[in-house]
Amino acid sequence: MTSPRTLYDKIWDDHVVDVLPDGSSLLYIDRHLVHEVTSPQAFEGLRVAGRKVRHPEKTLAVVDHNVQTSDRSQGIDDPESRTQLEALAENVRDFGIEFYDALDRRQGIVHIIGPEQGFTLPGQTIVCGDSHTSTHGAFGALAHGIGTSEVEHVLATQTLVQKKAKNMRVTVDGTLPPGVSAKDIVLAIIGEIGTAGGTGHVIEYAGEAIRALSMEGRMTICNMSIEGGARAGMVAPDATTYAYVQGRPKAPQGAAFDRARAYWESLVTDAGAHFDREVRLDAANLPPLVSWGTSPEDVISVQGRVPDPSEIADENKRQSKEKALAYMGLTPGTPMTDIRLDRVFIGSCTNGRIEDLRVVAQMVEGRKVHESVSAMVVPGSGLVKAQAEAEGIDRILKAAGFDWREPGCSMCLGMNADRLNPLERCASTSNRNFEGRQGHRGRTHLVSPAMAAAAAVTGRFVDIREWPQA
Ligand SMILES: CC(C)[C@H](C(=O)O)[C@@H](O)C(=O)O
Repeated sequence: MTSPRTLYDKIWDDHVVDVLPDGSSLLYIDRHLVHEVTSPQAFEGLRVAGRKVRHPEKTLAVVDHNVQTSDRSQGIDDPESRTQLEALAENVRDFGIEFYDALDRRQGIVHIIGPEQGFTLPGQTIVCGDSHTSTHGAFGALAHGIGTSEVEHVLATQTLVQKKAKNMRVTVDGTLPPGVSAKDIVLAIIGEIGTAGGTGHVIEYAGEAIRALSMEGRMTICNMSIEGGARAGMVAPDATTYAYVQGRPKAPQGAAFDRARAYWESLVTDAGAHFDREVRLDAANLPPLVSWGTSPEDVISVQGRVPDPSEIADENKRQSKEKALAYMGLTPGTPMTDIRLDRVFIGSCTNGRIEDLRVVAQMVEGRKVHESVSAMVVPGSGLVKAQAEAEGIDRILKAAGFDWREPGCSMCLGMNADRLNPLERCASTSNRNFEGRQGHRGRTHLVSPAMAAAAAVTGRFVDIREWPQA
């Protein structure tokens, strides 16, 4: 009898091509997503070596980090960004890879378009030269970021050398209170385990609160696994997953779907399987969270106060948190609800999906963006944008004074024209609050879409559990 296995063990075992002398394995890769930032040298390497892409049909390319989110019918203004976009266009042409360019309506953030197209499926190994590839684990796939030399390896061979990680399970019991969302769950997890807490592990998210989430919510959680130090995060597929996948352009259809589903249903952790680390959280106790520092672990309840680093015993940690507060321009003891915002950014591979935009529209309908705030909404993909427009979400947001943009990574990171000015303070639905992440000396507070929407209207953080219904 085989010993009980985790979901991660099962997907791993199903993809091992060979075990190498040093104990690492050669894994078969089912899906390879490519964007403009981490692929140019990889394609160049293939050219130099005279190699082809082994499986162009298992590779999908899109531009996202460098695209402008204003009108792009006249091309991209910034010369550096233009060079990156043109390089990818040339590479996909030369190597015969399917590509969504800046004008394609399917274009969007790589981690949003994969699921949307049904390119991302349960049970797969999925890689991309991007740390937030962990997003795709929401489908019960083993998905993680790789470096550019690995991108070249996967392009050339459709395989990747990997060492198996340890198993970690994060169980979120109970029911989320109104106003508290998947983003708060994942911020709470990172706040609890720290940014190194998942190092060397693949996290499986389980429990009633995870099961109750939509695919969008599960993607938000898996997306930020990397911020908790884990390479990958995953949720076992279930009826919610199959309903999302069925009928998508690249998903198996008809009898092939039924056969695939029969296999997917086996992708659950067996009773008694071993986890190297277990963490438990109760969803019912979670408040809306706000980050106060320059690391995603620096989170506190919206009802809390800016923490006082002088209370930290460890000197290195104390100094680093003092530095974070100085960077953020915050004084210990300040109520989080006294913090005033200059900018609001709603979007990114963490929270740029239709469900996120629906929540924002619902919060701000009939209200106005605060006079001291400039707020932008950047749909995660052209299809998210089209769906939002079909539902009238764009009209609600524009009437409230939001800037409604074209899809891309936008102000999640300063790789395009959307940036904070020095010292500007931003409520952001993105995933990283590192120094300079959203622009030189910009100050980022990570929050959920609902919290960002309320901050846009009031100009400060508010406890959305008390938000009056329109
Ligand atoms: C550009 C890319 C290498 C980077 C990553 O891998 O994370 C980016 O997507 C980010 O979010 O910082």
